[in-house]
Amino acid sequence: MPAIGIFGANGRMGRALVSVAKEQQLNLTAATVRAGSGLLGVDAGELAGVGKLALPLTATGPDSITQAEIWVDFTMPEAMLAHLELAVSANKAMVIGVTGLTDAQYARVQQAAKHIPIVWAPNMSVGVNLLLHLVQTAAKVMGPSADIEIIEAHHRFKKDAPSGTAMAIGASIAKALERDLAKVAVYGREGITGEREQQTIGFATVRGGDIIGDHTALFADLGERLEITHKASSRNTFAQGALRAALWLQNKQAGLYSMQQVLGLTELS
Ligand SMILES: NC(=O)C1=CN([C@@H]2O[C@H](COP(=O)(O)OP(=O)(O)OC[C@H]3O[C@@H](n4cnc5c(N)ncnc54)[C@H](OP(=O)(O)O)[C@@H]3O)[C@@H](O)[C@H]2O)C=CC1
Ligand SMILES: O=C(O)C1=N[C@H](C(=O)O)C[C@H](O)C1
Repeated sequence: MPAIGIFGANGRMGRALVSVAKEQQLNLTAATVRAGSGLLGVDAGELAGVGKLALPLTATGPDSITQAEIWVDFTMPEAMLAHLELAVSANKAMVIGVTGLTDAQYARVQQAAKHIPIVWAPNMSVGVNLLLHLVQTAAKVMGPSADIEIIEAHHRFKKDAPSGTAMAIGASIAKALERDLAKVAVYGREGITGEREQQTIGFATVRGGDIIGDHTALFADLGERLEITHKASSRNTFAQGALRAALWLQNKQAGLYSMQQVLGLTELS
């Protein structure tokens, strides 16, 4: 079983990853926090609320990177890019779930994937990855005349908007309809907006409380509407997907892989 490491083990997703890794009896050999953190030396299992794992949190850096073969990263864009540099220098594989990347930051992930195997996906759940296919069918059938809106809701702590998943849903729909998302996306509305332009794809963002992650693709026509919704009820769902990706990456060649590939869903469209 490959040795798995977790960057940002104190984050919401970091703790879910430790918890699921324990539940699945995976070979978790490293869990890191930023250098200088007050949590250094604390047991990763105790921090995650799943009991002692005899795995003290270490500082992210050139020493800790050697402690695992495949690293899972749900931190923030800048931190993730620093982790990526460490992984490339030490020739380690990475599973990346970080969202809110700029085009330039995503290009750096693509560049790193020339040297190491990487899975990057804005959503690691089975349901959302299936939804990315379902919306393409809906778009092909209803899209030419329906108005398309993507609505997402997340917890109050989320830092990026729209969610990475909402952007992926928009990209899937735009691809099915041969529209350029950069040209047709509308992010929120205010004031005298005028009537809706038919070709546009709208995005609406809700932030509140402890909502883990809800996404709806709405196809609204005159007389009927179709809504395709996914609701995550536990972060463990994302963690299970990420750890499945980590196991899948073992012995893979350098390259940028998707969750669709990990889940074997590429044949669906
Ligand atoms: N692909 C998917 O399926 C999913 C993706 N996500 C994405 O994962 C990311 C993390 O989400 P979440 O766990 O809720 O976030 P949290 O804020 O709970 O955790 C973020 C982690 O990143 C660390 N971090 C942040 N900035 C830095 C930095 N500059 N240097 C070092 N470490 C840093 C934090 O450490 P510290 O506490 O020390 O600041 C913390 O461990 C987001 O981009 C989110 O959208 C979330 C869920 C599912
Ligand atoms: O920040 C989160 O929490 C989540 N982020 C991801 C996103 O931006 O799509 C995935 C999930 O919905 C939870």
